[in-house]
Amino acid sequence: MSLVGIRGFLFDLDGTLVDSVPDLAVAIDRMLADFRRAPAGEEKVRTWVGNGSKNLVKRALSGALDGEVPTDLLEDALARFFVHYEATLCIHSRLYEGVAEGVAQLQADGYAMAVVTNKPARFAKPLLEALGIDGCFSAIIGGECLPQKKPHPAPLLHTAELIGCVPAETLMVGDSVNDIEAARRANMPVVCVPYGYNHGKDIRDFKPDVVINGVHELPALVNEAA
Ligand SMILES: O=C(O)COP(=O)(O)O
Ligand SMILES: [Mg+2]
Repeated sequence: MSLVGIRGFLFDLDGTLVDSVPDLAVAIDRMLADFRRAPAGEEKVRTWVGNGSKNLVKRALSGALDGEVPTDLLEDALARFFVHYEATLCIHSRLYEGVAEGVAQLQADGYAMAVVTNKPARFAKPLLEALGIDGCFSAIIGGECLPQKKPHPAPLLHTAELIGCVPAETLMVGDSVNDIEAARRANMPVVCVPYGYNHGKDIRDFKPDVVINGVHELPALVNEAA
């Protein structure tokens, strides 16, 4: 899809703006310890992030990307994960290189910007605040804010409307196949970073419109296209 006429940006959070896995992995391992399970470790957690907290906890308990877990256990474990993640939220988490400059430049250039993440908003907002970039976004929409999560297009369509843009002038910026699928279904162009969390797979294989090295490349990308 075309990058001509872009007026607004929707950013994914985990794996695109913030390397949050080190803190997520500590919280997951503490939750597993509560249930006398062996720790999962950062490497596995990195391949499980992306479809919201409930799926992350389900994957950690089952040890598999598509594993199933009894509902009662899942609900108890999710509650424990939330307690632990609140405590570890921003100890090791960092903005990726180029994010601070990139979003500041886009803001200075007058673009509308919002975050659309599958992470619960109660974690997304304080995390972006702690990392000093929350003020760049006029909305931060979390995984529980709408009945559907990415890869469903609804959160993208809802958020684009919030920032006053129609789909064709809204650019989704993400790191995973969920972001690409959601953008395609919403009729939005999509740009991906290659360094994030895509369940261990190369994002180039999922054919986003463009792959950039970092968020700092976005201002030139859209200004050249305009
Ligand atoms: O919490 C998650 O599942 C990851 O969220 P994301 O949509 O920001 O990658
Ligand atoms: Mg992501």
